[in-house]
Amino acid sequence: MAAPSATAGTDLPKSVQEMSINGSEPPQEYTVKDATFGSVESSPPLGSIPIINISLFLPSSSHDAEQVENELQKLRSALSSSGCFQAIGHGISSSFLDKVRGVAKQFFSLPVEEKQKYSRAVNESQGYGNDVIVSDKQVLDWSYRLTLRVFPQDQRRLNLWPENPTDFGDTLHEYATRTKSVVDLLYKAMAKSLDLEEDSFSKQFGDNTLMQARFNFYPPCSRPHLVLGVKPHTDRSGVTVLLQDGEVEGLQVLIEDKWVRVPIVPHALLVNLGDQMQIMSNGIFKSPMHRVVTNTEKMRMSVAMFNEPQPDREIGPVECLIDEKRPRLYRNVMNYGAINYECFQKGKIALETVRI
Ligand SMILES: O=C(O)CCC(=O)C(=O)O
Ligand SMILES: [Fe+2]
Repeated sequence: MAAPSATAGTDLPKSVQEMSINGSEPPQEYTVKDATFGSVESSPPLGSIPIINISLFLPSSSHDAEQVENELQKLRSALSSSGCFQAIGHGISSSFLDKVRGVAKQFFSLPVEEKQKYSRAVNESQGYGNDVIVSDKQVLDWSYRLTLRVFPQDQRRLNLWPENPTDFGDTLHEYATRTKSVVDLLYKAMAKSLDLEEDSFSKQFGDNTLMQARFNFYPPCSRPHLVLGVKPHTDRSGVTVLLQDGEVEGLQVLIEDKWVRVPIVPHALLVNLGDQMQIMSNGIFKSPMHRVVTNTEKMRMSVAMFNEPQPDREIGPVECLIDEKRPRLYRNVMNYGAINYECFQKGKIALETVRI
């Protein structure tokens, strides 16, 4: 019987994990063919990604007003230039962050058959598997991942939540609850940094925001100059909170048209602005293009938490950020997630399609 071919909506016959273990030459579906966003370079310069102490944004009378103002300015400047920053002072202990990394690694080190119990079904976004194939032209990512919706809680697909390790579910629940508080705090601080009412962004998100967790695994690859762990993209979220691998680098961000490496700050959470906050801020804040490179030696992992507005909410640029000098850049949109997915299938950039 002929081997099944790679068609839209299905996985390639061989998993990235198998290919990595066998040291096989990556098939051409995985090799980067054009250099639209620059060639694959594993070691560009280290980026100077700002480090921001977000505990200063918590309501407290003991903060020094000048320090708070400074940190708000740093936030505004980071988000309007690189579009990302390293958050410290988030209140989540290093040991708990290690636990999150730990349960993820334990799950990924289970035998393939065990993990396949949680496989993502065709045309579904949640579950375990290789990169989702949506078009024949797509260059595939050298990764495997587990994607789970955590909030709203009644939308959890618990049959896809690993039972092994046994504390996976509780750990994910707690981590998502903590990161949700972090993003709620950030939406307020972002508004304040632009001299807006503090609920200007959060009220657009609604009370039932989506929180999606994605556990990314990047096994070693024999051709790091040709194959990416994740191709260049911007996140469709409002904000993404990324827990990087504690030891292995790989993430790169495009700043002023140049790729830079994102350093590992083990206790920090990398906050990436997503497309939907770029829309709401009328383009003042930037949703950065980023990618992940592979390496020949070491496995890398990361845990991305994507926070998005309720899909039935219309979002758009905050009125106070529109004036003669800065006319409205984006139309109001609903369910940007669906727009983004459709664009991805057609090879279009979603943000461009909602631009006026
Ligand atoms: O693994 C990383 O560092 C980044 C992953 C990422 O960009 C994503 O999951 O959207
Ligand atoms: Fe991303």
